[in-house]
Amino acid sequence: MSHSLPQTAAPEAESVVTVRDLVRGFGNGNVLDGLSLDLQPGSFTALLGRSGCGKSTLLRTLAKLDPAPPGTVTLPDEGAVVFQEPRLVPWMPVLRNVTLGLRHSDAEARGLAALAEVGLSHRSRAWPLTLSGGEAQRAALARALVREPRLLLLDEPFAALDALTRLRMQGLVETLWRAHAPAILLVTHDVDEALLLADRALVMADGRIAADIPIPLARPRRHGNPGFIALRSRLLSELGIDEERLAGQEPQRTATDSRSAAPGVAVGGYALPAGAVAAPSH
Ligand SMILES: Nc1ncnc2c1ncn2[C@@H]1O[C@H](COP(=O)(O)OP(=O)(O)OP(=O)(O)O)[C@@H](O)[C@H]1O
Repeated sequence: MSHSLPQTAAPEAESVVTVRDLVRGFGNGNVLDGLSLDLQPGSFTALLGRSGCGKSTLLRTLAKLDPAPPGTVTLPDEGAVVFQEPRLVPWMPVLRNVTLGLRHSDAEARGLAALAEVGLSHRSRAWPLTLSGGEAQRAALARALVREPRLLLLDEPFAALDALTRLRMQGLVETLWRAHAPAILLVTHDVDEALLLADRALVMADGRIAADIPIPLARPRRHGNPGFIALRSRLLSELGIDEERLAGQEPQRTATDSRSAAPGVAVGGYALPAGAVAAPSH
């Protein structure tokens, strides 16, 4: 590839995840094309990029749901994933869903503790289909947490939630991250979500990490903070979004579907209006 943007470089010995020159394709060109990446223990990283650029493909590989060529990916044994939809087993009560596959003798106590952490103790015996969207995602988070993962992969976990629930869930994930310090990789279409939560933003393009942007903002973070605004401009520009055309336009969609109005990028839970996104240059 002619693209020679900096691939993330960090000392391998300290990394919880190491990816080197990963190539993945589906018969019609490569989706991942020599992608390299390091994630440090306890780090919080957001992964952004246009729709179809390969974010979920990368995540599935890191979740060991898709195979990787030998020697390209090093992962911890203890990993967990939360997807956009909660993927709970409908015929098992919530607690059973959370402890499913746990081999600890005190699995039930661990499951109850995880449910307490996500504020769902009172629903431990409920059937998944009786949960609200936010409750179901909290159960999915508890199921991930109970495994005490060193790596937590979040694939747009808030995308299907309403705006208020999304805000609460963002706060909950930040709290859980502080308490347990897993390395988190959060796939998101939402630039503001990345800036509110992560300490580093990776932008994918051409099958690689095209930009690696530190987010050194103090917490709790605020949208109006000058540092936030500057980083937002930088991220939008890396994503090929025309901020001036964006300014002053009304949001097109609610947070329940931030993907429909634009090719895969949103701000503050809203998809971008048509015309705000430059034509792809690659
Ligand atoms: N199992 C598969 N078989 C064939 N093509 C696939 C498969 N999985 C992914 N792709 C293709 O690979 C490309 C990248 O898909 P992927 O889901 O990783 O993108 P994404 O960046 O996560 O997209 P989005 O932001 O819309 O979720 C797409 O063109 C998709 O159609």
